Parts: sequence; structure tokens; C-alpha cells
Amino acid sequence: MDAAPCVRATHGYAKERRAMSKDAVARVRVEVVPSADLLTQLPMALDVPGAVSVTCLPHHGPARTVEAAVHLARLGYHTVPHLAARSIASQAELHSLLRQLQGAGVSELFLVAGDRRMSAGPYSWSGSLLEAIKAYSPGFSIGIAGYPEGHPQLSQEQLVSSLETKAPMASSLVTQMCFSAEAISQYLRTIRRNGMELPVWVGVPGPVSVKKLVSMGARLGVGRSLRLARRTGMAGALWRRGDFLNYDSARLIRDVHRELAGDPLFAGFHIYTFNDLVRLPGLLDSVPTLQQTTLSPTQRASPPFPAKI
Ligand SMILES: NC(=O)C1=CN([C@@H]2O[C@H](COP(=O)(O)OP(=O)(O)OC[C@H]3O[C@@H](n4cnc5c(N)ncnc54)[C@H](O)[C@@H]3O)[C@@H](O)[C@H]2O)C=CC1
Ligand SMILES: Nc1nc(=O)c2c([nH]1)NC[C@@H]1CN(c3ccc(C(=O)N[C@@H](CCC(=O)O)C(=O)O)cc3)CN21
Repeated sequence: MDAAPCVRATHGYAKERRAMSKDAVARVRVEVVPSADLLTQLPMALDVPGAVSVTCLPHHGPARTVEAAVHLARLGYHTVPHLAARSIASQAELHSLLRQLQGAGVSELFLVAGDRRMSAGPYSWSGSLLEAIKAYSPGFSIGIAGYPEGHPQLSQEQLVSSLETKAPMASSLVTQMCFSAEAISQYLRTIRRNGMELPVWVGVPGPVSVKKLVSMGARLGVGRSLRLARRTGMAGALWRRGDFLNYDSARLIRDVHRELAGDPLFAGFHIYTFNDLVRLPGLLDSVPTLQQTTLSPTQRASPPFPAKI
């Protein structure tokens, strides 16, 4: 870690912490919702040039995501906007969004079908959107979604076939929020066995209140994982005490890192924050650096993770 101190004039945020090294910045992405106060809140929690992934929620629509992404890119963040296929009304709208993003220097996108029941336009799933983007702006790197615990509305066959179609056109895979290190590493083993060779960003919940995670988790279809988290004690201690403090993201990150350190296709962690950013700096400080993930096999025999988490 870089030892340079980083002072923040904040309320409730860590006032002083060690700046993340460039390596650590490269290993972590922070997912945010394009809320009205994002542009003032995010810089208090994440230093430029950190990487930010900007959601595209059904009730927001793509213009809001793109507008926020353009602002964040201009602030100097590596910005990865989500484009939800079902939310894009026309090819003309898609082209306009892509031009705005290119104009701001955005070079990477994350595509999903999106949670809208009906498509607003010609793109009913992320594969057709991917093809359309490649045809118009081949320069974008494109991330697609992976589901360690399946998807509540989609069968395994649909997920496998969707992944097989999209992977050759994509540059990375981001896993859906999951609370189980075992489910994540099992999923990675399975997709690798099936010949998928994309770098994987492992999606984990950030230091969000358990209450928020429970309400969001059920809506996003990760309820099974949450129930597991409660039973296995990751969040269990908090539940038993009856208070809704923080989910222990650092512990999950440590467990996943222990399983995946040394895997050449492990890109890093994608942290779902739900804009609960106050405790993010503390978590980021505890994320392993690139150097620690590329230890030689001999070094790896010793504990693979810094003692601080
Ligand atoms: N993992 C994440 O970060 C996010 C996940 N999502 C959710 O994931 C779903 C799947 O997105 P992708 O992985 O891009 O799937 P996809 O676009 O690759 O679709 C997989 C298959 O399921 C069908 N399908 C997809 N969404 C559907 C829906 N809502 N209703 C009926 N059939 C559908 C498609 O036609 C295709 O055959 C989204 O619809 C949304 O619910 C949405 C936003 C972010
Ligand atoms: N099925 C699915 N849909 C998604 O949109 C989605 C996933 N899965 N997996 C991971 C992330 C997390 N997602 C979300 C979803 C909702 C909020 C959220 O904060 N929703 C607020 C409204 C925020 C606002 O309108 O400003 C809410 O109360 O619904 C955040 C991230 C987006 N992504």
C-alpha cells in the first residue's frame, strides 16, 4: 500500500486514511446508483482515478445513467456505465448515448437485459444490445453478467446459452451480488470448465446495512444467498443481536480472495454499494492489492491475505 495520507473534509467518513495504491485501485470497482447527490458524495469516499460502475435502473432510464457517467468520467474516474437493453427506446437513442459516452472518454460498458418487463425498444436482451454496440462503436470493452446462484426468472439453460452467445463479443464478466465465497468459486470453476475465459469481476456487497441488503437482496433475486449468509454466521451475529449494523464485506472479500488469488482470470472485486458510501473507504483500505494477488506459489504457502482483515 502507498503510505501517502489522504485527508478528507467529510462528515462521518474516515477523516484520514492511507491512499490506495494504483494496484489496489485497479483491483476494485465500486457500483453506484445515479442519485442526485452522487457527484458530491462519491469523491468523499473514492479517490480519482478509482473505477465506478453506474447502474441503470428501470425507473431511471439510460439517459440518467449516461449523464452521471459523463460527469464522473470528466472528474477523472474510470467510469463503467450500465446499459439495460430493455430500457433503450430506439437505435437512434442508443447511438446518441454511445456518442455522449465516447465524447467523455468512457471506453467500457456493462450490459444487462434489465428488470423492465417489456422492452422499450428493439433490444430485448443484452446479446442483441451487444451486437448493436459492436456494430456502431466497436471500440468499447463490454462486460456481461454472471450468476453464481442462478437467476430467479431464468433457467440454467437460458443463462448458459446467453453466456455462450455473448462471451465471444465481451471483455469481462461481472458476477451478480452474492454472499457465499463457496458459490462464487464453484461458479468460476464451472464456467471455466465450459471454456469461458473472460476476466471475472467478483460482485460482493459493500459495507451496507443488513436491513438494506435484506430488502434489496430479496428484490434482486439473491434471497437464497442472503438466507445462507444468515445461517453461516457471516451476517448471523448481527441478526441474533437484533440490530442492523454492517454486513461483513471485508470477511467475504478475504474468503473469496483466499479462493481465487493466483487465478489469472480473477480481475478483482465489484462492490455493490447501493450508495451507502460512508464506510466504503475503510473497506477499500482492506482490499488486497494486485501485488498480493500475484504472489509466487512459494509465497502463497504463507497466509495469502494481510493480517489487517
Ligand atoms: N447482474 C446484474 O448486475 C444485473 C442483473 N439484472 C437482471 O438480470 C437479468 C438478466 O440480464 P442478463 O444477464 O443481461 O440476461 P440476458 O439478456 O443475457 O438474457 C438471458 C436470457 O433470458 C432472457 N431474459 C432476460 N431477461 C429477461 C426478463 N426480464 N424476462 C424474461 N426473459 C428474460 C433473454 O431473452 C435471454 O434468453 C435482467 O433482466 C435483470 O433482471 C439487471 C441489472 C443488473
Ligand atoms: N436483478 C437485478 N437488477 C439490478 O438492477 C441489479 C442486480 N440485479 N444486481 C446488482 C445490481 C444492484 N442494483 C441496484 C438496484 C437498486 C438499487 C437502489 O438503490 N434502488 C433504490 C432506488 C434508488 C433511486 O431511485 O435513486 C430503491 O429503493 O429501489 C441499487 C442497486 C442494480 N443491479
